Amino acid sequence: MAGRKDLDGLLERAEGLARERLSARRYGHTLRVAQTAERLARRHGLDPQRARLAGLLHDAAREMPPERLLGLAREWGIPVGPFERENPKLLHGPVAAELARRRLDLSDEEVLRAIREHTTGSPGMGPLSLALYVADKIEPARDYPSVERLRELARADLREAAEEALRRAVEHNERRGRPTHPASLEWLREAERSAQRRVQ
Ligand SMILES: Nc1ncnc2c1ncn2[C@@H]1O[C@H](COP(=O)(O)OP(=O)(O)O)[C@@H](O)[C@H]1O
Repeated sequence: MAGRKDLDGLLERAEGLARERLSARRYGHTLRVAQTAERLARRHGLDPQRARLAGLLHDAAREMPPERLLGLAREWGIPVGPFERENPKLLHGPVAAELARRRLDLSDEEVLRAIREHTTGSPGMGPLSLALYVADKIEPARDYPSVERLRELARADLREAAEEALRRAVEHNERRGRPTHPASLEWLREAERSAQRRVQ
């Protein structure tokens, strides 16, 4: 893992990478997610700087056109399933992680994993991944009916907040007749199984 001094340098370079690749609007979102992830990390005993780093990088590939995402995924050996072929936008997390590994020499696997899985989530997510997933849903400019409830949950329990956000995302897709990524559905089943074990 990077030392503290390396981490300061990485944070600066990560911010630069996001700034050069994103519109002002999405760069603003990126800074708010980074700050929210940092705050959640502090609250829940995680490393705030690594959470900030994941936040700064999570959307670095969000404005690449679909063909570019597919092309880079192929070139970099990122798995592309039928769902990603149909919805290349969902590759922006995995491509951003690989971009950070290659352009910034980032080798912190937990940070890379958080970036990779921030859009769909995934079963077996660790605390840093949960913090980024939640931060992306509750950053201060997010405004939808259940966001206050998620903010409250996030203060108490990151996993609960992430699972609630996941249920909301799945319902949202269902209402619009859109399919949900298989990784999200697998995570939902995992969450339901552990909730059942808790009541038994
Ligand atoms: N779990 C999921 N399954 C299927 N599609 C999803 C999922 N999560 C997000 N999407 C879709 O992927 C696109 C990118 O999502 P995201 O990066 O979270 O949104 P934003 O545009 O706010 O940055 C959106 O069009 C969204 O509807």
